Amino acid sequence: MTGVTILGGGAFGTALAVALAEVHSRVHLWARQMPQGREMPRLPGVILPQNVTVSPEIEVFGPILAALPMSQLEGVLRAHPALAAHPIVACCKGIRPDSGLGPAGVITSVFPESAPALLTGPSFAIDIARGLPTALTLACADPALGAMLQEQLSTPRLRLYLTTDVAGAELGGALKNVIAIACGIAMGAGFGESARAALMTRGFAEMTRFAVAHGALPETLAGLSGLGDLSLTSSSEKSRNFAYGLALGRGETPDSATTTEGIATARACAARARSAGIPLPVTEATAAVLAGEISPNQALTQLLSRPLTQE
Ligand SMILES: NC(=O)C1=CN([C@@H]2O[C@H](COP(=O)(O)OP(=O)(O)OC[C@H]3O[C@@H](n4cnc5c(N)ncnc54)[C@H](O)[C@@H]3O)[C@@H](O)[C@H]2O)C=CC1
Ligand SMILES: O=C(CO)COP(=O)(O)O
Repeated sequence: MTGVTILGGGAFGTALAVALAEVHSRVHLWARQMPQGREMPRLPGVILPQNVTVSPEIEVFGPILAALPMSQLEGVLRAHPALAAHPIVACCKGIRPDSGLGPAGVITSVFPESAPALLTGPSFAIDIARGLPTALTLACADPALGAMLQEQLSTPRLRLYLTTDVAGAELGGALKNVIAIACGIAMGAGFGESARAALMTRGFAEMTRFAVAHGALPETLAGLSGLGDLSLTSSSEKSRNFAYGLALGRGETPDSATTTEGIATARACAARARSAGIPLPVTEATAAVLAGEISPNQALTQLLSRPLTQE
């Protein structure tokens, strides 16, 4: 009898529960909102298998997957100190504006003795829940724990690649959301697909520059958790970050009720890069548009009027 516990009954927690129910006898989904019938409100149309239990009380079976918004991770861990005794895999993407910490860093800051892991990469919740083939990165600094989690969390259609580069996986997953917002803005403002390709490519250069300056390996950024997720998120309206930018670019009011992790991350990264002297022009322009300081057209002018340089 094997099991996993998932914290967060949103779209991603629900999708992971459905996928992992295929390979575990028991999956416990800790959620604030209960299912209607066997459907969770954030992922309608997806039926929870019978071996998934949903409850507002945390019950621990095997590793814990934290599929919560980045802003909520620290508070939930602090409220449940008993979780410190179990392996915790963060499934969120972002950087905290106050501390600059990513999800694994948040886990370590709350539970200093833990060896946190991170599950990240290109995957829309609905694709995973439908059983479509997906490949993700599992990052853990402890190779033995990482290998165990890789075995426990892989399924026949959810293929996990292992790395010990936690910083690279954290920053790739966080920064791609900012570039996805930038791409959405560009498409919404009518700048065209060539402009989007330029933003993705120069954005990827920024992601790599920032991450390497924070101890990441460039090859991690070129993998699923960086380039892979950037490709998915910057080119699909299924992405909330891309959709948010698209609305902004069109001059519409974006849906602020969605979990759009790139907003806080843009602010956090732009501020940190500025104080560290790391040039991140796309990220800075995106943060300024998100803050309402400049329009998409002003951001474009700002980017195009930078001195000509080497690629
Ligand atoms: N939806 C997707 O396709 C993917 C999402 N992710 C990441 O997963 C994380 C969660 O995103 P989603 O599940 O999509 O968001 P969501 O907006 O669908 O759901 C968030 C869930 O967290 C719950 N929640 C919020 N605060 C809470 C608290 N204090 N205590 C308990 N539960 C709380 C909400 O009730 C909601 O069910 C994000 O960091 C996101 O970037 C990663 C890959 C794919
Ligand atoms: O991270 C995701 C896909 O890998 C989901 O993207 P959004 O959070 O923009 O919807």
